[in-house]
Amino acid sequence: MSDVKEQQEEEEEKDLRSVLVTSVLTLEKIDQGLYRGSHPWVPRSNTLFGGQIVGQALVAAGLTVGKGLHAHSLHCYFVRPGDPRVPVLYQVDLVRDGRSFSVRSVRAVQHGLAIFVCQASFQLDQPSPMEHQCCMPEAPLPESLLTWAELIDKAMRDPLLSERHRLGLSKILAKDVPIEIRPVLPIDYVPGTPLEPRQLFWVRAKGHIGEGDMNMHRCVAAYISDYSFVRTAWHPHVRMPMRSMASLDHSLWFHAPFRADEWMLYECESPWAGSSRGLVLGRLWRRDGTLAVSCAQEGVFRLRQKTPGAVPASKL
Ligand SMILES: CCC(=O)SCCNC(=O)CCNC(=O)[C@H](O)C(C)(C)COP(=O)(O)OP(=O)(O)OC[C@H]1O[C@@H](n2cnc3c(N)ncnc32)[C@H](O)[C@@H]1OP(=O)(O)O
Repeated sequence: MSDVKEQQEEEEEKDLRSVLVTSVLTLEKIDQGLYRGSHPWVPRSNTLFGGQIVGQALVAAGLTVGKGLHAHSLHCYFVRPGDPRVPVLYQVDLVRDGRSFSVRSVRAVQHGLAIFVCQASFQLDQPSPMEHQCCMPEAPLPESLLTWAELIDKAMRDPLLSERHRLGLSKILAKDVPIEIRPVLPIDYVPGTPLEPRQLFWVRAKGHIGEGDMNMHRCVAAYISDYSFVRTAWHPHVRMPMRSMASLDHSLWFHAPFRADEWMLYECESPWAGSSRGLVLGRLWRRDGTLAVSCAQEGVFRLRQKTPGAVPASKL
């Protein structure tokens, strides 16, 4: 094969590779247990996306464990908003290496201050006949559903949509998020329409990740799992004037191998909100019905002004 053709093929392959792997979750090694991460995509809030910090922290922790160990859980706190103008440093503390488990503590730092702390645990593969799992909810196949972008495009063609909402939707469409979403339940594309505190959507990384490293699929899932997750708790309360919402913590448990570049069903439910906080629980399902990841997150929701007591979701 000619050099030009080989180079062309390499370039095409690079284009098809998920940007999550080629840039977002590629860290620069500064020193032993010290890594630097950059941010190719920044949300409209102009603070760093929580999922990116979780994913990068898990990459950093994973770079310090032995071969054959896979992340099985992590527990994180977001303690300061991330600054998109400077990179994030990840300092990994090798807490313990046992025969089966290795535990790491990661501190993400900007301007000399912690913006995020996390504990992650890794385990050697240890199959066991003690197995059970709950059932995947029924959902139409992703191929039969419209993408988030197509749904928004359809909503924008509604002549009754106000200009303000149309502008909001065009901003959502312009976001170049490195993940693909196909909602199963109705989405809140008309702002101000209260919904059940539930979301169900198919999700996968844009581009190819490949068989390769199982830990990388987990880091990508960590990134994906924070996308739109905390909003689930806000769904019934969208008529309240919100000043800010941010995720406070994030926990993940990895149960079974999966590919984050293949469709997974994300089931999100908020069982509770109160005291300016909302709890969201989630499950990422492989399309064959295997429970791949369990997720939990609490967010802080600050209202613009004092409002009468929250309306229970059941009354909306
Ligand atoms: C899609 C979801 C995501 O990915 S969100 C991204 C990931 N999460 C984050 O970036 C959150 C990072 N963490 C934080 O910012 C802090 O820990 C938060 C959650 C804000 C809690 O901080 P807190 O202890 O209140 O800190 P602080 O005193 O510095 O205040 C921060 C801003 O909140 C305000 N605040 C504080 N208390 C109240 C209150 N009782 N009522 C109303 N507002 C309050 C402060 O005034 C301050 O506001 P401002 O930033 O100055 O505008």
